[in-house]
Amino acid sequence: MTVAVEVTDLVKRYPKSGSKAVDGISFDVAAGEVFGLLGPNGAGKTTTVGILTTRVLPTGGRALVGGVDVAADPVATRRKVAVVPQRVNLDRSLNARQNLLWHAAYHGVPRAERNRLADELLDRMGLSDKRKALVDDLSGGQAQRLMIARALIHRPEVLFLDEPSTGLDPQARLFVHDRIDDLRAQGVTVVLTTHDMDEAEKLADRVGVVDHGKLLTLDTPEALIKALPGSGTLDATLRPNGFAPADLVPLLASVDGVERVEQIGEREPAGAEPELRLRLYVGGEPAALLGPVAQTLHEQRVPVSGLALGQATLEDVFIELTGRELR
Ligand SMILES: Nc1ncnc2c1ncn2[C@@H]1O[C@H](COP(=O)(O)OP(=O)(O)OP(=O)(O)O)[C@@H](O)[C@H]1O
Repeated sequence: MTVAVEVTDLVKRYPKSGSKAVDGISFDVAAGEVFGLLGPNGAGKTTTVGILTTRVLPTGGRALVGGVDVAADPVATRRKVAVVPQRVNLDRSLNARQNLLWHAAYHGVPRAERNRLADELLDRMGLSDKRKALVDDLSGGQAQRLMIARALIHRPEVLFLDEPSTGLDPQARLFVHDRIDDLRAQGVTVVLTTHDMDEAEKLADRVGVVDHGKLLTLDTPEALIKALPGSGTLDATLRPNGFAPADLVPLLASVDGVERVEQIGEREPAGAEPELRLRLYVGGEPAALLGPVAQTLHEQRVPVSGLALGQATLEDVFIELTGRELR
């Protein structure tokens, strides 16, 4: 395996800050891999990407991109990486195509090639008809696509995407996802940060979950889900019939084979009794628990309107590891 990114015991403490934004993170990204860094707000994802793209100086540890030490040789690193930041940082005095050309010139792409690449990338990103548009006249999704085009124009070895689809509408999000899939097919190494589980599960070959500057786990989405205690699920929709969720959760958790129970929804339809949705995480085969769960609820005269079998998701892994409290 060729290693594209190698991070060892990376630490970042911002001046005047009490805690470490990055606190001893280590991971490798293989060449051609789409690697996801998943974590809640403030977990340290942007700082990690900042270090790998030479915009933030590490306090300790080591990071190599394409074999180059990012802190020791930022100039060589910048030739190997490209970054699509969270916020639009296009040049507002230039039109879409000029943004690409300027960036290509900055990176030393020869003039003839610059023009050809700019047109090709505008086409690939669905922006041919916006080539002369000023940045302020682009929608959020168009600006995002232009930043991806700009990032690709100097043919980076590793593309860093910081929260690539935050704030995009579903069509624009899907378009960006398809382009990331294209990049994988072309063998470009992609490191993306996200707090969107679906995005991580769908796009990333492997996912590292970070929180409070530490890497909590790292594996393929499937393996992370499988390792979760209770990776099969049984969703029960019921009318509480006077029971509080705080009573029903332990009641169902006491059924043999149920590992834990979480409330996942509550509805109060107009004129009808409230409805509660509970998710049971199951170690073995969830179907085997349909009978016992229905029986337990029946004995307490709790009407059940639905029992659905399912699989845990990356979101369940994430909540299990990082908790429910807001950041
Ligand atoms: N320039 C800075 N100066 C001081 N503290 C900072 C700076 N940038 C980030 N931090 C702090 O470092 C921690 C990690 O922030 P970082 O932006 O890396 O997290 P993140 O996982 O990318 O979060 P988000 O998803 O909200 O962008 C946070 O506590 C943040 O407040």
